[in-house]
Amino acid sequence: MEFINNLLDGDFMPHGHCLLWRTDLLILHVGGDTLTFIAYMLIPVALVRLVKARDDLRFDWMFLLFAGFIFFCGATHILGIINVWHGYYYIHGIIKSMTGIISMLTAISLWYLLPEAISLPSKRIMSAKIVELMRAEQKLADANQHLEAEVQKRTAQLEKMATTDELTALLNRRETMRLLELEIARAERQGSVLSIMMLDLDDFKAVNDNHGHQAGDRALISAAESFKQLLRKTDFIGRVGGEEFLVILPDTDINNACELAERVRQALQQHTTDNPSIPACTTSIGVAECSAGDNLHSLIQRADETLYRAKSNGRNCVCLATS
Ligand SMILES: Nc1nc2c(ncn2[C@@H]2O[C@H](COP(=O)(O)OP(=O)(O)OP(=O)(O)O)[C@@H](O)[C@H]2O)c(=O)[nH]1
Repeated sequence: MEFINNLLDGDFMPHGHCLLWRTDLLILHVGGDTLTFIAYMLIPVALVRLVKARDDLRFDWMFLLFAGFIFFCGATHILGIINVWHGYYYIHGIIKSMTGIISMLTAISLWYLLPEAISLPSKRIMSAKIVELMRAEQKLADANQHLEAEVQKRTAQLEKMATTDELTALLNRRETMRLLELEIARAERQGSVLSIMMLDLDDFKAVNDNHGHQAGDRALISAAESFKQLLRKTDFIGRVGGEEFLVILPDTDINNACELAERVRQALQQHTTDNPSIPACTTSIGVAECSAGDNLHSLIQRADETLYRAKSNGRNCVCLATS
């Protein structure tokens, strides 16, 4: 109780009482303290706002401690003004003591944090790191782009490999059959004509036996080129067996297909005669036209049977399938 009475007793001789005798001194002291007080109250508010706004701030507790320290400093200044007229020395003393404690805490904490704060990277180092990171990022993006282009190239290569015959670069068997199935469906849907030619090189075993397997390969490549030259862009040709080829002729009836087959047969014979580096080769051809109700299997079978007939007729000739 006595402590409370002492606390609220403002009747001590005010320490700045003498200032009341000199207005200029009073203005200087009270004015200076007032400005300091206002500034000391605004600084903690700014610091608290900063800590609240930036959750990534390092040592945020230090900012708050500093805000408390400034606040108490401000409080001692306002008591300094009051005590010019009154003498609240107990309150002033308590506030000064608290300011002292929080000042010591702040000073100790500051020294404690100093090595860590000094070791924080400077703005210059951070800028250099950012530039380094951006370069690394750019390199990564370039590498990624290169990789994507490589993957696309490889995918295209694989797609080609999956559909192409390695030796002759014609369509392979699977792709040829897939396309034939599509063309049969298209012809049926559109009511258009479609013919196929089944070609088989004659006595090819003898070609290999007499000239060697590599010469046989050259003959196959050369035959493929010779066939291709006579076809339209809309026709398809694939190697469907060792020395067997299938030509798909959309929008072509059996008579036109037969004429073409005859030209193909003669062209191959001529081609191998004109090129002594290639073993002489002839081909037998079976031609069949797709009719209503045909499917891949039935059409191929008819062309195969016709080819067999051409072989039986002495080879190097064209036979037409009867539907
Ligand atoms: N060089 C080479 N020969 C192949 C290839 N594929 C198949 N052959 C050969 O082609 C020959 C086919 O022989 P056969 O099936 O007896 O037919 P053929 O000798 O042509 O007789 P016919 O078809 O009755 O006229 C075999 O000797 C196979 O080794 C190839 O990719 N390269």
